[in-house]
Amino acid sequence: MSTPEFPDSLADAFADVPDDYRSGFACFVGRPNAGKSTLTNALVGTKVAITSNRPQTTRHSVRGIVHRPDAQLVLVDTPGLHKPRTLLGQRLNDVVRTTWAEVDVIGICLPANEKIGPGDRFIARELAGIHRTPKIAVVTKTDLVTSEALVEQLIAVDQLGKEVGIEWAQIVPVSAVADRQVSLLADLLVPLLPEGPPLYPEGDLTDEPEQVMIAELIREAALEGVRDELPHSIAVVVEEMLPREDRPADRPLLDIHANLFIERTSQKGIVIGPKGQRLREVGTKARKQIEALLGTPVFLDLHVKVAKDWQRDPKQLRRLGF
Ligand SMILES: Nc1nc2c(ncn2[C@@H]2O[C@H](COP(=O)(O)OP(=O)(O)OP(=O)(O)O)[C@@H](O)[C@H]2O)c(=O)[nH]1
Repeated sequence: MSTPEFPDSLADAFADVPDDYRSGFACFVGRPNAGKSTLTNALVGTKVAITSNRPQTTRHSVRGIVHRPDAQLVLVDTPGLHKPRTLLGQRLNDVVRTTWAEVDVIGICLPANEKIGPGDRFIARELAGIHRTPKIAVVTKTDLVTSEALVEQLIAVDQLGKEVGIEWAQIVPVSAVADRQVSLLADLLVPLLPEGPPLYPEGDLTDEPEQVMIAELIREAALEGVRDELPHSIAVVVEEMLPREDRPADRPLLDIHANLFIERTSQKGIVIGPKGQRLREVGTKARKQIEALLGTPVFLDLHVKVAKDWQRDPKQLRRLGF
């Protein structure tokens, strides 16, 4: 019988940890499109959260893990908090609040290129109610504004804190896209974490189950083709992942069967495209990303199904993993 490997490798991984090592959880909040996912990716250095220029594309609490010699920072990427109009909207908001109560530090993302608005105030007020957790204001997308405009925004952020009763632990301007001050942000987050050993083995970038990440990659690719027609009507479920039988050991192939759900039959044509061309492109794009994620060749079998009005139906939501 073989002994389990996990405890050994874990002990190895933790052997060199200094006494003042810190570890803990941080999450970024902010209105849809504020740049939370992009920032998470930039900090972790690998694509784990899903970004798109449509609001509300982050459904799952994807964690990215930043490994440093002095600390381990686990990032929880939450969906945007917004006015719930559907059952899905309500569940998303619940996920956000639960996350806030559990983390060691919260970063509120405020885009440099947009005036602070009612959406930001709403989130800041909600945040002010979470007393014990330190809060950092992150001014995102600084590459899009002049330095004068940035200074004005920093002042506005300071005032926002005073207005809602939050004392910002820091106000940090960053650009995830231009890689400006991203590592400084990590440097400022780390001292706010409690002292303690690493929470995850070195090398782990996320503990999100593979199937969920794969489903998100497919959904992202699918959204890209049909951005304006179907912003929020797509859900993806990976039904099965199996290594193809009868393959030589040096040429493995992983079969992935996934269903792409839409809300109405009329949306089918949009997703599939003329002669199935769009769906093929979605499949190719998603397959490449999945192969990069898993490091193995993949055969992606993608089917489009109608789950009528899934956003409003509790049973369907459960089936689709919400
Ligand atoms: N120029 C520039 N664009 C950025 C930056 N960060 C994010 N963006 C863009 O802003 C858009 C939204 O970014 P996301 O990271 O998906 O935003 P989010 O806050 O996670 O959005 P939701 O998932 O909707 O809550 C995308 O088109 C990004 O490419 C940045 O530093 N500079």
